[in-house]
Amino acid sequence: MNKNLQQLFTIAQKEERLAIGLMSGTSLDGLDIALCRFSRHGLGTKFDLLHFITIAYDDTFKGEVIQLFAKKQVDLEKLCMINAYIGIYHAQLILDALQQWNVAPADVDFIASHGQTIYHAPQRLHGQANYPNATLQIGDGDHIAVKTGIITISDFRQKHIAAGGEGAPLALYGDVIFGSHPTENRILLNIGGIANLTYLPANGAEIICCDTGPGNTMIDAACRQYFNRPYDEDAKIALSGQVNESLLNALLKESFFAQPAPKTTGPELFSLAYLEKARQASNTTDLTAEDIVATLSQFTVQSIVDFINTYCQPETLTRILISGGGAKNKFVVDGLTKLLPQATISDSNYLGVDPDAKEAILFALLGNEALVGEPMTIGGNPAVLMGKFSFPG
Ligand SMILES: Nc1ncnc2c1ncn2[C@@H]1O[C@H](COP(=O)(O)OP(=O)(O)OP(=O)(O)O)[C@@H](O)[C@H]1O
Ligand SMILES: CC(=O)N[C@H]1[C@@H]2OC[C@@H](O2)[C@@H](O)[C@@H]1O[C@H](C)C(=O)O
Repeated sequence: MNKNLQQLFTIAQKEERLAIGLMSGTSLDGLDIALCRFSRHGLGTKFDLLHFITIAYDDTFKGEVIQLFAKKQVDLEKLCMINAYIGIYHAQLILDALQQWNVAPADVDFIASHGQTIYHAPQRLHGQANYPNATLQIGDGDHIAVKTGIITISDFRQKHIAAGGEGAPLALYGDVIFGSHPTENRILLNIGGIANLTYLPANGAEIICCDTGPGNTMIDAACRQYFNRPYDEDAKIALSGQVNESLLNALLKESFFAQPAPKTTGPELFSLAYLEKARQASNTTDLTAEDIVATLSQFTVQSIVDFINTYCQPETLTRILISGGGAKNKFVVDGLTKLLPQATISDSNYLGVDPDAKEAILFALLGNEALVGEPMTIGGNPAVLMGKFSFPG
């Protein structure tokens, strides 16, 4: 028998598995690395987060990826090289983290790697009837496996698409495990580059997992453009500006918001070009940069609230648990609290899940499912195990 398959078989039969989950999100801020211990699977999953670190990307790397990220036309040679490069780079960051934590690579059973989303093209965005939903995550798993010596599971989103989904949000499968409650109607809200949420009703109503629109992506882009800063730290800029209602209304006039859930989107749509179009349409080209950042922050709040009011039986909502970098944006969190007074809003620490680590834990969990799980049927969502296996030798 192929020795790799023998090793997989052994790992799948273990009582406990040590896993590394990796997430590199649309904000391009760095690589999230979570070391977790898992036992069991599905709704019975038990996990402990043993270590977590975000290793910030250096500016040169970020600059290279930004040249390709969410762009319709790119240098194909660069894309080809960066696919391999990210695999090698992520592998090195994993080895550095393991050394820091004093954990031997040989003790880790598997790595579950999201990769770097470079382009997200559901049919609703590309609009070409003869092409399917599509998405591209790069940072090849074979490079990670060979360089670390650890079995690597990667490229989770393709199977979701093959089974009828849009390749996202995959948070659904983790959120049902982390957050379901017998009497509380909950929402697990992740505010990363794009915001997504999972609605977990206690009363047997349909579970919904969906992107709601921009999270931080447009706020970050405006901060880079007008303030030469990567993001609006502690919402200082937004809090010093005024929301412009005309621009806000123009930003909210996008067909994505009226389309039925579940749906996904990305910075391919919610970009500075999108902002520019809305400014032209609303005659707000003379706004101050602070007012623009305030309005974009309110855009994030309003699009999340509109979604909740449409799909999540808002009057019965008990609790909203936020994760992702947007949980640190005071303007956004205060805005949600004001517009959704019926729900208690806090972060995912309430569930024992570090809000910064949640997506990296999710991929570790999806890796655990790929090894020992069974497809989970949740409403009409694809019921499949996801991920491709790469072996060190
Ligand atoms: N102190 C802070 N104040 C305001 N915003 C913050 C703060 N810290 C982080 N953020 C925001 O969080 C972003 C990073 O969030 P996160 O790491 O969740 O994104 P991501 O994982 O790349 O996104 P996605 O979930 O879309 O893939 C930053 O770009 C910034 O906009
Ligand atoms: C294609 C892609 O990378 N989508 C990300 C992005 O970031 C947030 C939102 O858009 C979400 O749909 C998804 O990631 C999370 C981890 C998910 O699939 O649940």
